[in-house]
Order: sequence, then structure tokens, then C-alpha cells
Amino acid sequence: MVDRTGPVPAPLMAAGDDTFRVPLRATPAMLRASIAGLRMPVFAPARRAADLVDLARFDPALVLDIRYATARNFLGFPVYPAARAFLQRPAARALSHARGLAARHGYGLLVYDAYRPWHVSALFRHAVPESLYDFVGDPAHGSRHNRGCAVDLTLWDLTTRQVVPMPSGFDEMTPRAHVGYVGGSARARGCRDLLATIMQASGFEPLAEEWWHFDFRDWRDYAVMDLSFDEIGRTLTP
Ligand SMILES: C[C@@H](N)C(=O)N[C@H](C)C(=O)O
Ligand SMILES: [Zn+2]
Repeated sequence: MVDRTGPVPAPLMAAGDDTFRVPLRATPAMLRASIAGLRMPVFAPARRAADLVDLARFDPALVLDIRYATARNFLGFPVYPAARAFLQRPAARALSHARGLAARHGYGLLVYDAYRPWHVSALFRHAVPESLYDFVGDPAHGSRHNRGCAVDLTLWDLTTRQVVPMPSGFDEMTPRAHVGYVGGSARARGCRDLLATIMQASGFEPLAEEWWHFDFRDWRDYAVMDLSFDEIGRTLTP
């Protein structure tokens, strides 16, 4: 166990850009236009009211690298107006628990994405070829990210401040991202499996195709949402 008494330092971010990118089915402007007129389907009513929290405030020891607020994502252009991350409060508590478990192993959590508005999921689906549909939630059903109940993340080493190696990059839409992928280095597979163990012990379920994606176990209780980050910001309670 690594003893941490002072403030947690941030991980060192790689200087280059080795982000996985998909061949887009249209230009960014065309994609934005194609989803502008879409209406979110009417989904079954939720059992629990939304209670989103801002992860940066809820647990400042979580480190954020919100890729969809940058061009360092599979689309190659930003789709979020700000590098913010929100989760439903019980999911945020579970993530904080995971962060504590990771620290016992000498690691921090680096969050790539959390709540995602429905329109952004619709844009993802319009952007990628059908062969990659397994990697992007279907807007006809709503992604668990749209419910504020999914998180994409990795581990970073609290001592070296390096983001750990994983069998694939974040959002790399290839078999290397599968949780059962047997290739790559033993260290990378070990880090992937440790992340899964920590997240499952904290109340999250893994996704077979993506080592970085975890669903909070109570996701079914929450509604699919299309609130913008600004709208959420106005409704947050401490
Ligand atoms: C796009 C990727 N980061 C992701 O979150 N995929 C899952 C399947 C989703 O969109 O819900
Ligand atoms: Zn995800």
C-alpha cells in the first residue's frame, strides 16, 4: 500500500497524440446538422429522480481527462463544451470507493467520460461505420452514459505519475479493447484486470467490448437524459 498524506499529484499526460480515430461517415458540420433535428425517443419512466453530481467537486482526487471536450477522441473533434464529468450521486460514491481501492494498490483513477447527453450518443452513432456499432451505445435504447450511470476510465501510477499501459488505447474500436483479449503484454493485461476487479468490487459492471467502460449496477433505475452540461450546472446540489 502506498502511503498518501499530501494532495494527490496529477498524472503526466503523454505529449503526442496516438488517439484511435474512425473513418467518419461525414464531416463534423454534416454530422452536427444530421442530429440537430433529432428528437430523443420517449423512454419508460425512471424509478429514481436524477441527482447528478460534478465529479471534480464530489471527489477532487479523481483526475479528469475528458476526451470528448478535446480533439483527442475517436471522432477527431470536440463534442462537449467543457471538460466536465457528472454521475448520479450513488454512482459517484461507488466511483470514489473505487478510487480508494485503487490507491491501496498504488494507482489513481483517470476519468475519460461520465454522463453524456443523448444527442452526443446520436452523433457517435451517425459518425461511425456500422461495423463499429458494438462500441457506441444505440440511441434508440439510450446509452448508460445518458443515464449518468457509466464511466470510462483508466489507472495511473501514483508513484511514477504515468498512465498505466493497457492492451489498447481508450476508445480503440478493435478486438484489443475486449476484456478477454489475450494479446499484448502481461503488464497491460494485469492493469486491465486490476481495473475491472476494483470497479466490480465497487458496484460497477464491465462491458465485454471495452476495458475502459463500466456501468453502475443500478443504471436501470435512472432515465435517459439529454441535458446539456450548462443545464446540469444550474441544477446541481452539493
Ligand atoms: C464510445 C465509448 N466510449 C462508449 O462509451 N461506448 C458505450 C457502448 C456507449 O456508448 O454506451
Ligand atoms: Zn463508455
